[in-house]
This record gives sequence, C-alpha cells and structure tokens, in this order.
Amino acid sequence: MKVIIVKDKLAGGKEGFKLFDEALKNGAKVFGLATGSTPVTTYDELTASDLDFSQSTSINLDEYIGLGSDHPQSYRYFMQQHLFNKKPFAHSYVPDGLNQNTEEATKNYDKIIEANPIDLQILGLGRNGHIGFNEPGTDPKSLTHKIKLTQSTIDANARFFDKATDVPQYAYSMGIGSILKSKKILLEAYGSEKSAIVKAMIEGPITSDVPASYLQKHADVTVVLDEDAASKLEIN
Ligand SMILES: N[C@@H]1[C@@H](O)[C@H](O)[C@@H](COP(=O)(O)O)O[C@@H]1O
Repeated sequence: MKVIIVKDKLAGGKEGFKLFDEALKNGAKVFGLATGSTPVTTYDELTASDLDFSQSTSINLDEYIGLGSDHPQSYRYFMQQHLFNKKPFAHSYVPDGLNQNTEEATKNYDKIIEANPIDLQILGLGRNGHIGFNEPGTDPKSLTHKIKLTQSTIDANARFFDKATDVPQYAYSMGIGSILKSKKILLEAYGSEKSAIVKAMIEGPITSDVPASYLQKHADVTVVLDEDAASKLEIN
C-alpha cells in the first residue's frame, strides 16, 4: 500500500483528484465511486475541474435498501448532489435500493460490474473497518450482496438522519471480491476517530474482522490520510 499523509481533507481531495486525473489521461473508462463524507473533497475538486467524464461510466459501491433516488439520504441522491449533476457520466450505476428482490438486484449489479471492469475505485473507511457496506465477517470473495448493517454503522450514519431509527437496517453492497478486482484503488480516511482502524487496516493482520485489511493483498492501493487519521501508524 502506498500511504500519502496530508495536512487535512482539503489537501486529501487534491491528492484524490490527481489519481482521477491520471487515470482518465491513461485511458480509464470506469470509475468505482463511494459515498459518505470522506470523498466529498475529491468530488469538489472534480466538479471544479475541466475533466470530462461524459464518455466514462461510474459504478457506486452501495445503497440503502428501501430508499429511492428522491430520498435525501439515499446514495443515489448523494451522488447526484455531489457529483453527477455537475459532472455527468455517460452511465452512472447505483444499486437499486427499491428492488426488494435481492436475487435480482444483486445479480443485475454483478452483471454491470462484469461488463464494466473498474479502472479506479475510490473508497472511504467505516469506523469498524468496512469498505462499501462490507461489514466485519464478510467473505473476501463476496460479490454484490444484501447486508445487515451493524449497530456501529447505524449509529455512525445516524447523524445524517432525523433519528437513529430512520437509518435503514439493510443495504446492497458491491462485495469485497469485486472491489479487489478493480485495477487501482484509492482509499481516503480523515479524522482521529479513524486512526485506530487505519492502523489495523495497514499494519494489522489480514482478517475478516477488518474488511479493509484485505486491501493489503491488492497490488495497487493508494491510501490518503490526514495527519489525525495517520497518527497511530508506526511510520508516523
Ligand atoms: N457505506 C458508506 C461507506 O462507503 C463509507 O466509507 C462509510 C464512512 O463514511 P464517512 O466517509 O462519512 O466517514 O460510511 C458508509 O457506511
């Protein structure tokens, strides 16, 4: 893993932008995208730039089950607000949270990922080490699946909802196996509340207790951290 430590998330957004810029210039066609507060500064850099994604495809990691594209907390809505409305892609895929037929929803999404191999995947990091919504214990070979969110994830995401009981309990998520098939991976993490899990991801054993630790097996991962998120690392 290549680790880049920057002062703050604004500087992190610039590092993230560089990877998108470079990938696009090197012919990347498919971008795997993430939600959460972490990638926002990278998306801000992208929308402020003259990069053109109108011939590109985007595939998002995950979506809450039960929330449609017009729900302000759905990940489709988030992506429209933070990126797609300002920087359109030729095709933008997000799992269909309103499709209650798990078999159909997950298989459809796997077909999309198979037909569009991801050149660059951007990831955030859950406080319990999840990537996408792949909670601890998820099979490292997993494809798209329905997942029951852990209480820690529901609590962490409750800040975006009126009350904790409004947070959906289930989500569809691209699997760890699919994430690891991406050609290049960029993971960003900011803030001291991520420092322990960042250390476990980079310096700890590869274990299903910390899904992000599987990234140690991938040949081309760049981790962008601010000083707080990096504060527990040995290299610091
Ligand atoms: N499914 C998303 C993840 O993809 C994201 O990485 C995580 C961290 O969120 P944040 O970036 O706001 O810390 O939150 C959610 O659970």
